[in-house]
Amino acid sequence: MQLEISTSTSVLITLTINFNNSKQSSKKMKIMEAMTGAVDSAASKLDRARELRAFDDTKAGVKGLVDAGVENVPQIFLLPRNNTKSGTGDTAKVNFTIPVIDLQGVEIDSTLRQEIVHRIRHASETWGFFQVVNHGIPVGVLEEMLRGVRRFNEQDVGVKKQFYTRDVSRKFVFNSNFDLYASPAANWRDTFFCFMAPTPPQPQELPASCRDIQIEYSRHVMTLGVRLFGLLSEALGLETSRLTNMDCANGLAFVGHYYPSCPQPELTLGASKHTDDGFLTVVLQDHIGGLQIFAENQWIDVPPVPGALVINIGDLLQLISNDKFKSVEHRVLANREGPRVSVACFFSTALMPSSKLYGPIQDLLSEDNPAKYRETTVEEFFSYSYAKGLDGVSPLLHFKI
Ligand SMILES: O=C(O)CCC(=O)C(=O)O
Ligand SMILES: [Fe+2]
Repeated sequence: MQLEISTSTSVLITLTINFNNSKQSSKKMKIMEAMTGAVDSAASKLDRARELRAFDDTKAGVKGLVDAGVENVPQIFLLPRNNTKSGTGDTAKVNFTIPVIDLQGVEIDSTLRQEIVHRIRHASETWGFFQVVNHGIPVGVLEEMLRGVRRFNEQDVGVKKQFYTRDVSRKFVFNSNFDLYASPAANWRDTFFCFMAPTPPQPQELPASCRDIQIEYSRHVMTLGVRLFGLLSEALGLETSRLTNMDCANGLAFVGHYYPSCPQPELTLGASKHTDDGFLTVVLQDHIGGLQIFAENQWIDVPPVPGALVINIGDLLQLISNDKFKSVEHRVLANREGPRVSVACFFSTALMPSSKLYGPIQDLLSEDNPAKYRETTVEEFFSYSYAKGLDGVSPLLHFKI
């Protein structure tokens, strides 16, 4: 008998199977069914690989799809069925608010500072997230930064394509989904990426559409970072300069996200659930919303607050604080109202080749609180985390004692 298995697309596979007698036929039918399934899945993997390649080759990202008028979210972006946003435990039912902390006067008034340190400690231990206002970065700079990311993404596609690459050794990397070929579902997002410290790129290495504001904004974020690491050190009961002395504020990775409007936002995500792998992240988001954290067994919104910056603890800070501070899972919903724009600045020393070992800070350890992680270099931590992609599994598990 000749069996033709037609897969969901044009791939056609022909198998020849000989049946000897009817007794064996039912057993063989079962084998055939299993083979059909296997062939189907191999063929759909092949299809997916082709679709991913075709999408990547456009170099126009998700925005290119939207500009071309897609009405249905293409297959490669579809969430696995058991992972849709309407699934169990997926919608926020109780109103939790991520703390918004006012930094006004924190360097002047020592009583106020203690109060702020207390709030930062509480937020870092429970939510791993908080927002800050009166953080010292002028609102005009924040607004221009968001406009800069928008200008880059909305410029002539021919100019933008020149920056599209998967070569992460390039100074400025623009692409859609850094883990496009590894993740189970692509995200509805285009992103550019650049290290701004310790060795910033030459201005001419950055796109003209956003270079001035990217340089200015990053300078402000570095200053804010030093202040935040001071407050976080105190929140751990350590001297103010402890975390900066460990080089936590020396490296800055700048990421500009563009989440185009999505025709079927319930079928995909802007960013899959993940934790951030650096020490600390500073996120500037626009007014659209969609950032959520996973806490209390549900997804909780981190609502846009005008003029605020979102601060979250990264994996490396969880590691050196021996789990006192939490690096919490978060994601970004796709949206219909967009485009949504955000900038995430990651404090990490990923670009500074160093044999420096990071493990739980000795002063935080005791007999009752032994080290939970082995020491690692930032390089080892990042290569493990980057290779893994946004698969929803914390890289910290790999370093647990
Ligand atoms: O776009 C956002 O609000 C957050 C992005 C994010 O989580 C990240 O870049 O790690
Ligand atoms: Fe993140």
